[in-house]
Amino acid sequence: MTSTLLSLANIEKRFGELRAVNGVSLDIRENEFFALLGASGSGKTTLLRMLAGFDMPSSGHILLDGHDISQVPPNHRPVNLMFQSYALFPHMTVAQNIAYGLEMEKLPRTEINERVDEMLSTIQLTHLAERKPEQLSGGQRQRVALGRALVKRPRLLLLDEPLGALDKKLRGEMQLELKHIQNTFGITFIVVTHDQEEALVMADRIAILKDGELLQCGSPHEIYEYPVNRFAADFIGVMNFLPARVDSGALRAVNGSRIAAPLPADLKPGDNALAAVRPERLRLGVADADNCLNGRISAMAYHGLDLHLHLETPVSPHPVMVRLTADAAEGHPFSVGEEVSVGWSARDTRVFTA
Ligand SMILES: Nc1ncnc2c1ncn2[C@@H]1O[C@H](COP(=O)(O)OP(=O)(O)OP(=O)(O)O)[C@@H](O)[C@H]1O
Repeated sequence: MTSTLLSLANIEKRFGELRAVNGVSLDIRENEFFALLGASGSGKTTLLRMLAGFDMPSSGHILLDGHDISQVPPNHRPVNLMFQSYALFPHMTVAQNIAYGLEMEKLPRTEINERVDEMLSTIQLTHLAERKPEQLSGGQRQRVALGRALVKRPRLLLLDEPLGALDKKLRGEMQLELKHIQNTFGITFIVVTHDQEEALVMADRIAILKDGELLQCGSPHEIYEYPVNRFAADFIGVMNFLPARVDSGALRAVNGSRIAAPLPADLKPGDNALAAVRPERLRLGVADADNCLNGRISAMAYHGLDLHLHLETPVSPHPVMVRLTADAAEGHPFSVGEEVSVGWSARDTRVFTA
């Protein structure tokens, strides 16, 4: 069991009337890759700035190894912040950029050289050590910024949208690389991102922020499989929502068909609800009476080998998304306009208040 490195206890940050961060409590573990995820304005950067020490909380406490660091200035925290813009020194080489922080600490030259060489090798830039930042690609610059932050061996590295400046393909590669580097160094990473896919790929745990409040915190699997409410379900991945009404022990869709699902205790017969099912949980041609819908294909597209179908159905005002693997779609020559039946299990159904 890994121990807690950082505890946020009821952190609040007010800017005048606005509560940019509102009563956030979180424990972040040693060696964890932690993502703060939320839409623009949800308070992610404000929270990160307080962890770095650039802003002080209006109330609440930040504990590192059990010691309150809420009022400790940035340069006295064992914490490093990597900005989205990287802010590399343009007149310095890659090696000089990486060495800079160690020189500020006035470490012996031999130790600086050793640590810089080791870092260049880890970030695979040894061959470009004498280049200037302007002679590097976006991905290489990003690695220099990471090397410069890691070479100081902080307990905690904070990264603000670290892959924000990269194109989609490079982002995908760098997500895995960042995770690999974090693993190699065993340093706790806290990454701010508004990209849910990125958070799901990289993080050990994710905290979803909404309007300054912590909505849910959990592993990517927990967050994807058991979203706490409709907002979280909609924010992460794609979710089909079917309007329904609570009947004794089950739900009825708007056309009267039965939806079997584990019901939250606070829903009573007669209440309006939403049944939610992920597109990859829908299966073709299930003729069970419960958890079944018929629809007309309004659009279809291949994503790699997966086939995505949009179905117009009587049970939802929005198209129902179905994601079929190549195996599941094999032998079905689908076409737009065709009628299909899909079903799903009660176990894969989440129910939220409407
Ligand atoms: N210095 C400030 N003064 C006043 N309001 C601020 C200040 N900094 C942030 N805010 C406000 O606090 C809220 C949260 O901002 P924050 O930058 O933390 O959001 P974010 O989730 O990081 O968004 P983004 O993804 O767009 O960077 C926003 O409404 C923002 O306008």
